[in-house]
Amino acid sequence: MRLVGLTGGIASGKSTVSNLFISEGVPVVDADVVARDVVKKGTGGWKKVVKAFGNDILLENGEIDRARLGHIVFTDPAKRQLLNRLLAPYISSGIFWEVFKLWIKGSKVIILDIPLLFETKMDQQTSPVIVVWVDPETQIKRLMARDGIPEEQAKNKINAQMALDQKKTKANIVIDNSGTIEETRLQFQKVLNQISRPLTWKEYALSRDGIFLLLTSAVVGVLAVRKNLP
Ligand SMILES: CC(C)(COP(=O)(O)OP(=O)(O)OC[C@H]1O[C@@H](n2cnc3c(N)ncnc32)[C@H](O)[C@@H]1O)[C@@H](O)C(=O)NCCC(=O)NCCS
Ligand SMILES: Nc1ncnc2c1ncn2[C@@H]1O[C@H](COP(=O)(O)OP(=O)(O)OP(=O)(O)O)[C@@H](O)[C@H]1O
Repeated sequence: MRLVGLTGGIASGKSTVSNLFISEGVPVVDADVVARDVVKKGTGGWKKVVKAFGNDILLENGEIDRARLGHIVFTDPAKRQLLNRLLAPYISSGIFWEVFKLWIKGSKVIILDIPLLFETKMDQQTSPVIVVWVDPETQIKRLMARDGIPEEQAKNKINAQMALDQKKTKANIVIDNSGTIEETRLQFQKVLNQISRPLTWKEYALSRDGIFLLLTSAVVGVLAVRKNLP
């Protein structure tokens, strides 16, 4: 099994690239979706967050007011670290289960779309790592337009993550998403070919079929030895 890391900066275009993978039939585990699920009303993550941040961050229906919590954590690094610390175990086990479900289905190449891939050191479990890069002016413009927020708020969100240029230096593959979607799609096609190359022996051994083959060979080997025993 090949676990491909996909990361970048906020609004650099990870979801745009993820959607291209999905449209080609390559499964994607989206850490933002997992992070939303683990704080749904009544879950363990929800309880931890409410205990730490108080009832003020709740909407009338009891769900977390994401805009409000976002405003708190994107302006206060200590509160952000606290939220990250509280949710990290839930998010990593959520990602693990999503990967496990795909492994059971027999998926051989899985994309892990994780905004904080390097910050959480999850890049150590993925290879190759793709960074979706965008130039700083375009990033801030797209973020302000998408979230409908002023420049200062957009800057706070960008500064809450490792610098995108630093992420670029850690990448195995860089997709420059500063241009048009069509330009990104062209780069994507090359990346798709790269990540679809045949699995290495190690990757194959970790896939469902590889494990099945190893187990079958072991059983056949043991039976053959027992049959030949006097
Ligand atoms: C702060 C929250 C409530 C804001 O919710 P909101 O719906 O407005 O944003 P959303 O979840 O869609 O995230 C948008 C983007 O913000 C960035 N981001 C989210 N959390 C963080 C964080 N803790 N630190 C830095 N950047 C972050 C990511 O690039 C993400 O793609 C939410 O992002 C959250 O609960 N974050 C903590 C969980 C986390 O670490 N998520 C990232 C998954 S690795
Ligand atoms: N090449 C492009 N040209 C024009 N707009 C783009 C391009 N790529 C992405 N966008 C737009 O920029 C915004 C951010 O893109 P996207 O949501 O894919 O980023 P992201 O990295 O997934 O963001 P987040 O970190 O918040 O999850 C979206 O509104 C998207 O439609």
